[in-house]
Amino acid sequence: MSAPSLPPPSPPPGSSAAAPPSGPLTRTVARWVLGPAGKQRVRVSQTLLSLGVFLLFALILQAAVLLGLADERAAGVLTAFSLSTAGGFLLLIRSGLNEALHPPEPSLTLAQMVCAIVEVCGAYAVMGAARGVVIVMLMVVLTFGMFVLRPGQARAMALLAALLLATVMVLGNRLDPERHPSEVEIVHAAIAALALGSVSILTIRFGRMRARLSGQREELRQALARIHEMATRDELTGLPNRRTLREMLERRSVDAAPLAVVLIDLDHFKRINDEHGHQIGDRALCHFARLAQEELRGSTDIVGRWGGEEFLLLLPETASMSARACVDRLRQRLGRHPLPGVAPTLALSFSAGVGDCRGPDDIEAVIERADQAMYRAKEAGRGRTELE
Ligand SMILES: Nc1nc2c(ncn2[C@@H]2O[C@H](COP(=O)(O)OP(=O)(O)OP(=O)(O)O)[C@@H](O)[C@H]2O)c(=O)[nH]1
Repeated sequence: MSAPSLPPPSPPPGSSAAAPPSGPLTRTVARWVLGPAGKQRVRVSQTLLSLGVFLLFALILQAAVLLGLADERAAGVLTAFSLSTAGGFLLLIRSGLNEALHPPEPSLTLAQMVCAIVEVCGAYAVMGAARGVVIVMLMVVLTFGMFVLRPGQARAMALLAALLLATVMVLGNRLDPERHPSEVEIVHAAIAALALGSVSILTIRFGRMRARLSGQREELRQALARIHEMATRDELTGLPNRRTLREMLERRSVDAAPLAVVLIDLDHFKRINDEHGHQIGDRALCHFARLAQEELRGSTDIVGRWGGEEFLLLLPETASMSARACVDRLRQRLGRHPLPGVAPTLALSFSAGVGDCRGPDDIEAVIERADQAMYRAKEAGRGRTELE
């Protein structure tokens, strides 16, 4: 039998991916629009936000057309590309295809940013005299990456934006120098370099901070798991400790009737310690713990260390007589497997008392009855099992 699994520690505070929205109606709407709570919901809401931004950007582009600043056809093509890519990403993520296709980055942030950078640089080409303000949009796009990108990826996105914008500026200047005079492009390039540089430095710093925080969260998770292990298991044998056994007994006493509670005490253990030393005594305890785990039914039965050289067995749906048969099988197994590596061979034996738990109100009493039965087994010569 393997050691029973203990309840896992709760996650550290603030580790949930997204806080649930308050109010039943808000929760229903959020579930319908954003999907079930978790990482995927955060991705959907981010993509929805970016769709909203590009929808407004499309409106501004159309306003520029109406004001005679932008070419109608080019602005139309750009708007169609911008909204179809943003909508496409939203569909991909909301439908869960982003996870089903197992891409290296399920939030698809890099892909979304590349599309957005292409769109914004395209807008710079078509926005005529108002194109300078488009540089602000590039900063918005890079800001989206703050929450997800690693420093190297943030650097790459800033570089891509700078190169693409520079290409559009040079091409505009070469192909249409009247609308794209060199002086204006140089000023725009300087402002773009300043803006993109500052945002990318902030994004990189933010990325490092996120990496540090996630490292600390992992350390905290591991520390909590260690604390949980120390609080619930016996350090020497790895079995559930007395506190955990009591909790398990309380839980199982509700619906596992008949529930047998067996108290086991290794015989003459002081003599083992005195004759062979404490180290061998410790090994004997671990040896017994392993044999007991192997003997019992893995899915339901529980063995734990009650303290010192005492062990407690919880045998759900087991009447006293069957419990005695189970304990006798364990005794035979112990007889067949003396503690190895000790000369002369060290044979272990134990005395056991079986109690029959009659429900949640009987917990203290059944332990007491099993204890008394175990003492009767000691008095009757040890190496035997007594029923309550
Ligand atoms: N090595 C080791 N010894 C332990 C541990 N816990 C308790 N003991 C020893 O177990 C011995 C129990 O001795 P007693 O209570 O006198 O009982 P006993 O010698 O087993 O005799 P009976 O129970 O009457 O058969 C003591 O010497 C304890 O020091 C432990 O974790 N490791």
